[in-house]
Amino acid sequence: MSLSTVVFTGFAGVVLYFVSRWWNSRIPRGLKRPPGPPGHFLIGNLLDIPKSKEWLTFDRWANQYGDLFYLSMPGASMLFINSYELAKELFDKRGSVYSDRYQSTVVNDLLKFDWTLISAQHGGKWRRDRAYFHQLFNQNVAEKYHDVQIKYTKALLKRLYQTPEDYRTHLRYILGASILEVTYGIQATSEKDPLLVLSETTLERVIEAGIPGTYLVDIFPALKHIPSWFPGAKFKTELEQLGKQVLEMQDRPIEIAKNSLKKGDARPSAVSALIEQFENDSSRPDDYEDIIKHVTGVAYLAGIDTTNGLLLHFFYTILLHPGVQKRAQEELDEVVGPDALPSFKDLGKLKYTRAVFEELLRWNAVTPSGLPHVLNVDDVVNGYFIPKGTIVFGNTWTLLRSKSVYGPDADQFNPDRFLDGRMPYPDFAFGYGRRACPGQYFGENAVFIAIVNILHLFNILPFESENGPELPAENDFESGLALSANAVKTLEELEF
Ligand code: HEM
Repeated sequence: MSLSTVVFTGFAGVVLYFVSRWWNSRIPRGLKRPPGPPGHFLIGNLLDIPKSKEWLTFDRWANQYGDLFYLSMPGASMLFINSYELAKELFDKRGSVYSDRYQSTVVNDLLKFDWTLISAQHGGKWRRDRAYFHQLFNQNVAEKYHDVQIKYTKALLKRLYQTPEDYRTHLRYILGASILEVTYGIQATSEKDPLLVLSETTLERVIEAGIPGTYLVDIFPALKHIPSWFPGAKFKTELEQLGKQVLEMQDRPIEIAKNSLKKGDARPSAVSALIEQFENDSSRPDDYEDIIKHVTGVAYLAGIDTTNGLLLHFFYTILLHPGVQKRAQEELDEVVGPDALPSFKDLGKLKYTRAVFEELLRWNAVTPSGLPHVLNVDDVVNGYFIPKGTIVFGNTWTLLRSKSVYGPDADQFNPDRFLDGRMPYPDFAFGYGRRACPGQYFGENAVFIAIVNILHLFNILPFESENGPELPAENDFESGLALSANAVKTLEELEF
């Protein structure tokens, strides 16, 4: 770190000290701050959050502090909600004030990620983009995408059969390719497709850059004014380059889709549907081209890693529960029979396999700490003062393992709990209140149809080393697994 950065950081620390004293003095009389782990001088809880598996630490704090706990650090204060009822109360009933997003200096400002529905503040642009997004991906239109989802599920089965050891590559390819096709009408023919590579490499870096603490400028926003040539300001060049990649993610697929439309060889897609709708609408908004770009761009951005993550969790979970795998396969044999592949029309009859899917969402949520919301007014919760600007987390891991809701064995993976239809659907896996995932139905269909087909065709087994079967460590997606094609229905016998 250069001398100027050290001086600046020291100065910012003193400012923050006085800001935090001011903040504490503004807690109204009779109210208090929510409980939470004691912080350190100046930096608060900044160093208390582990860099990996942080949700396990959040779960421990939830057990220690109860329905709410609070963390503070320079530039941010965070509230975690650990009670099912309170999460419904705050995110649903008080949704008008609990639905903003944190405006990170790195992600929103320097990387120019502010165009996305995910990072937009609760308000005009967000509301409008979300309405268009909903029009494209709501529950009733999700059926429109069944053919594409079946096509890529079959591609997945073929690839798993040929090279099961590459299952991670295959999953990402088919989920990415199906999003590209329904969104832009683009057909990605291999996992090396430049648009798939672009999304994978860009998102990975954006997520890393967005973790508080990766870049000092997130904690001390004034650092963004340092010019790139200034000693110690290498972060500016790094972020500028990444920002270009983010823009490319927004622009490149839509250009390809528009060119195809011009040439007349475009496949039906979200882009073509929106273009047609706006062209026939004389009162269309002036910035309709931006709406098309942003609404479709966010599907490309938010739809791949989430569905991919859930399928990876499926492999890991089912590997640890061979009895569940066997029971689901028996149901599939009975409902679908040995000579066919499961289709969307079978899904309603697969009661046990559906329960496996719901239990998977609950037990191993893809975003165990959710995606934080921001409170946009001062509020009082259970007698505690929560200031405007607090970053609010639904503590998803803890909430979905709540014993008072899901029973005393909530820590266990047990699909039976969903069989009689009385347990609440684990919808917190898709987020909270007004910001809850608008791609849920598309995502559920993509993952569930893949799961039932994989279970019907393959046995998922632990990797065999010379020491015998090796089970992976928790959510360790790097370790191997083996897939053996189910003897009765080999892929060659099935029509593709
Ligand atoms: C199984 C797969 C998926 C899971 C588990 C999932 C989960 C989530 C979660 C936890 C959030 C944050 C909600 C909140 O802030 O409270 C979210 C937001 C979002 N998801 Fe998904 N998602 C999935 C699939 C998809 C797909 C396939 C798409 C697009 C086609 C999508 C589009 C979005 C968008 C646009 C948002 C931002 C909503 C907003 O901020 O208003 N998701 N998702």
